Amino acid sequence: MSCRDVVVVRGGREVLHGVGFDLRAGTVTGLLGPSGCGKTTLIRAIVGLQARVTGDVSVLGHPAGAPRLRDRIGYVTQEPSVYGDLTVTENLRFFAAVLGVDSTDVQRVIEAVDLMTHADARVDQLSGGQRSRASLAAALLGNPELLVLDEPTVGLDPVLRRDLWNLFHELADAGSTLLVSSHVMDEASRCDRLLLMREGELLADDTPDGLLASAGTGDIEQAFLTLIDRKAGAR
Ligand SMILES: Nc1ncnc2c1ncn2[C@@H]1O[C@H](COP(=O)(O)OP(=O)(O)OP(=O)(O)O)[C@@H](O)[C@H]1O
Repeated sequence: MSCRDVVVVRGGREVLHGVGFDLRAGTVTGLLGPSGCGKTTLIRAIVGLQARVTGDVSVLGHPAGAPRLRDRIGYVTQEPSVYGDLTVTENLRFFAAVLGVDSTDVQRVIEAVDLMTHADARVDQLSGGQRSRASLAAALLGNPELLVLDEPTVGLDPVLRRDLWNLFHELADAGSTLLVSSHVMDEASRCDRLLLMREGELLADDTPDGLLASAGTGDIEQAFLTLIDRKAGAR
């Protein structure tokens, strides 16, 4: 998947100013940057939901939003996308039917997100973290080639966060491509590659080690600040 010169206008204001990068198949790429920098907007452009996008967004060989991409992309927003009045299993059976995915896949995705003990619980009786894992399970149905996850680890405890990052890498090892956004810099080291964003621009597109080496520091937060200072100095 690739973006070239992507510009997005929202509410009459340009919020992405010409973003370009490639995602490598079979990797986990972190999209990191402070709140409001444009992560969700970029993600919406990639999954084809964002209006007023110019430039080129190509996903699995098709323009973003092409109908044939629908069952090849899994997208999890920051809002739960499962129905509160259905159980986890009922939700997943429903989404499997909508996607035309075999219902035997439901069990696999419930296990993948570690919700076996809550499979028969109504979603409105789950904790926030459990609910977001139910949404993630829905996105995993049918093994999409590209998984785009907007802040999937918000509000999760450290053990669950670690388990989810392990799951992301298992999925990548099995061939999926993952783009995972976060505003928590300490998640950076868990990614194969990083896209660092600030104020609608891409500051870096590198491996975590490459980024640290080029900024001359051992700390991702410090590397981010160094890049910002360099950019300001170059202006
Ligand atoms: N519906 C909207 N209408 C107009 N402007 C918007 C809308 N949603 C977001 N924006 C603006 O677009 C910019 C980028 O927002 P975006 O939600 O992409 O940031 P983000 O990096 O995902 O933030 P967060 O980490 O807080 O979710 C912000 O300046 C925001 O104010």
